[in-house]
Amino acid sequence: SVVTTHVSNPVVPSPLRPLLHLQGNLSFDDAPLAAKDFGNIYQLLPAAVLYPASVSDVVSTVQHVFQLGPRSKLTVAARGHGHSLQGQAQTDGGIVVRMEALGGGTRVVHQHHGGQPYADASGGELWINVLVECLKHGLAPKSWTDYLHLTVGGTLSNAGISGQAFRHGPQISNVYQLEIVTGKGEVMNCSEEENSELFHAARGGLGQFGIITRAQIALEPAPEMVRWIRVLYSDFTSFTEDQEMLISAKETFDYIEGFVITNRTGLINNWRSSFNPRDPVRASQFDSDGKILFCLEMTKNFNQHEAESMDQQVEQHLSKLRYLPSTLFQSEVSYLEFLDRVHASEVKLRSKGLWDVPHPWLNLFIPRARIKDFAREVFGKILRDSSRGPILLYPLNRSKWDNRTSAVIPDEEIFYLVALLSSAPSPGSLEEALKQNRKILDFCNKEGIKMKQYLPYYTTQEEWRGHYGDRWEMFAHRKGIYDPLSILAPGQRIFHKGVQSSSSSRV
Ligand SMILES: Cc1cc2nc3c(=O)[nH]c(=O)nc-3n(C[C@H](O)[C@H](O)[C@H](O)COP(=O)(O)OP(=O)(O)OC[C@H]3O[C@@H](n4cnc5c(N)ncnc54)[C@H](O)[C@@H]3O)c2cc1C
Ligand SMILES: Cc1ccn(-c2ncnc3[nH]cnc23)c1
Repeated sequence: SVVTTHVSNPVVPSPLRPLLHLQGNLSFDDAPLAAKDFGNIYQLLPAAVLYPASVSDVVSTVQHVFQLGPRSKLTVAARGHGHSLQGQAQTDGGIVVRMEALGGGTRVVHQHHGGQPYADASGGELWINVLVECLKHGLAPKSWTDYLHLTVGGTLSNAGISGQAFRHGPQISNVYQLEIVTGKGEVMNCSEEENSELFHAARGGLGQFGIITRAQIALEPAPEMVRWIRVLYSDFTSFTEDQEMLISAKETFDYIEGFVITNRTGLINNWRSSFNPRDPVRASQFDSDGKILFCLEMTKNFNQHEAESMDQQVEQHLSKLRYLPSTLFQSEVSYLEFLDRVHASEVKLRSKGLWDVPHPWLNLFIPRARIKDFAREVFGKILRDSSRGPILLYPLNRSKWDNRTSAVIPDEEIFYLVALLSSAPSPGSLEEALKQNRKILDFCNKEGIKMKQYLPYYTTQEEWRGHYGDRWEMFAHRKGIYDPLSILAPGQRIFHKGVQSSSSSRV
């Protein structure tokens, strides 16, 4: 539930006075709560926090700011679950809209016009709640993120990727329709067929074109169980070639991800603790001669009555892989338990006071042709022996992405997500991690590795133009149509008032 505190100080900035009469609450005391995010690096204090009771509250707020005109300094930041890393859901002196207060929940609809089922969910709904509601109907979304305590609007504003994306594409490739409040305060339904320009702009649009208030999410039959498999490699080429074979095969696993283990301390303990004691197969002690290790993680979905055929398929798929023989680890869990797996890590880390710490994350899309050069330098040198947190490394199929959306990916048929999910709990560790991130980015630029940042963080418009490349004109043109005063999502710092911009009249 969202607890709001009423205005303790009767002095309300005059431009905000008209917003005191909305159905929902406009809080001034809660501003510090909205000046935080998962990154714990930036704290931008808003003037107020809106807990919208309805879409019309969101409309009234944006319309009001839009009508104040270009000389107003007010901006509006939609906040999902606030799990951005560098203040992307924050606003300095503006209004934060707490989308989780919107309500409206999730409703499963069994007959989309194509005969497919979908979930009609609030933009402020957490994916875990979408999943729980859909499972009641034996259904589930097709494409996920590794962690489900994120909102529908937040992940659709980025892309939403995990180990299912090789087959289904990112979450933004698995929505039929969006309801959006644009930067002019208009409510628009958009899809492939209706207001399609906004539909494409908003997906992966970093919140620049409108506030997603509802989404229709494609569903598929949900499996009861998952066979959860992990194997280790000491050879990077075998690791990546096997991953690429698996994401290209007709018959393959249902989830494919990879991890890099740069620091083997405690590996066996962590390794064993991540799988329950019922495992039929346990990795014996193995000697990886101190090399960096690579973990391939796969799953096979199945229903109880399919256990035998699933087992044969898994055996068949595994027989093609060149992992270290003694490192095969398997377990069986419910679909819900698998999908909510990172929440288990969250509970452990919270118990140790290691969750609410700075997170200097760096997420990169690396073209397949350069992944070896990248790995040699980054894992062999820059990050050697460091243990900052999970490092994901897995391939994606460009063909599953829709180039009409605002999402930015490398121009290569197969590209890798490399996610450095660092925590910096101790003083000095944040600076060290940021320095390493800088070194990695400088290495890519110096070596001409045409990487793209995922969950991008830039602070100048020149860098943003570089990020969008030849798609910048389209991006800026769309901004001019749907948010001409650059009111929305200032925390992304693309058209932020502090940045000179040729496309927005606010600066
Ligand atoms: C522990 C953890 C694990 C993660 N794992 C993955 C993963 O596996 N795959 C992946 O793809 N990402 C992952 N992420 C990144 C995550 O997708 C982004 O940080 C996402 O933005 C977080 O969602 P949120 O609801 O917290 O959004 P917020 O951080 O609140 O907002 C993100 C951006 O979207 C805007 N926004 C928020 N809601 C709306 C809306 N309704 N309409 C329009 N704009 C909106 C905000 O203004 C902001 O610019 C992970 C993050 C964390 C912290
Ligand atoms: C902060 C944190 C703790 C665990 N994680 C993760 N672990 C594994 N896969 C992930 N994917 C995204 N976050 C992940 C992230």
